[in-house]
Amino acid sequence: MLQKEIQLAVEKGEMLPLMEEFYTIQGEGYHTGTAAYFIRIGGCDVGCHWCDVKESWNAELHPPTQTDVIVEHAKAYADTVVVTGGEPLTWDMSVLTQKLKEAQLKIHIETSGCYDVTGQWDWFCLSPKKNKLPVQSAYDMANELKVIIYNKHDFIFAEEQAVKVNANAILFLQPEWSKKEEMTPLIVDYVMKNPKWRVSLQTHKYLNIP
Ligand SMILES: C[S@@+](CC[C@H](N)C(=O)[O-])C[C@H]1O[C@@H](n2cnc3c(N)ncnc32)[C@H](O)[C@@H]1O
Ligand SMILES: Nc1nc2[nH]cc(C(=O)O)c2c(=O)[nH]1
Ligand code: SF4
Ligand SMILES: [Mg+2]
Repeated sequence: MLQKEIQLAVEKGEMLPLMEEFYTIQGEGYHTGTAAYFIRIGGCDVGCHWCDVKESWNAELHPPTQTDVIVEHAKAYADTVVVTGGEPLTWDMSVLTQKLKEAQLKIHIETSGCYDVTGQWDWFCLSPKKNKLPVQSAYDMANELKVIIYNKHDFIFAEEQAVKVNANAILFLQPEWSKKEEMTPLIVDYVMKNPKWRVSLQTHKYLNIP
């Protein structure tokens, strides 16, 4: 394809900059412990200083890939797909999720929610970031709210976000990985005092799996 055609296909969401895809166990949040095929889409300009996939940020490093190809791979593995990134909502997710749906896959997303929501989602995990807050539709749609705790102020941020999210969203506090020794005990204490919250750990990192 010509460069211009590729650019157009990416704009329409027919192609997406694919960083990696892997079959693993969902490590975080509500679906922890369940098998899923992860699709990691490149491109993110949110800039979290503790982000654990900074290699994803520059979309130009990740080859534009036909959504048909992504779906073919996914359906060979699991009945659930997790679309993550990077920030997947940088791109139009309509075509990808339509095709995943036609393949009868359950479709989950991991997102900061800072851009308009495109696509159809069976499970919407919203992980809001201070430097680029979610759009209203992301708060309305969230099935789970997963706030990363890097320091004590993040508990205040978590409560501010819990007020904005819809009433059915399940609330999680997850320690930032490099601060986990310090923050996990504070989270445990906080959840016992404020039981509307649950603990989420990055269990895949303890298990040494992707
Ligand atoms: C890498 S992000 C990609 C999806 C999307 N950009 C987002 O932030 O939700 C996937 C998940 O990992 C979390 N995360 C990223 N870096 C982390 C870290 N160092 N410690 C704990 N969680 C982290 C994010 O908050 C998000 O819930
Ligand atoms: N096993 C595993 N579970 C995850 N849950 C969310 C992840 C992500 O990076 O979005 C992730 C990941 O990278 N690996
Ligand atoms: S929004 Fe997600 S991918 Fe982007 S920098 Fe933050 S944690 Fe990383
Ligand atoms: Mg991860």
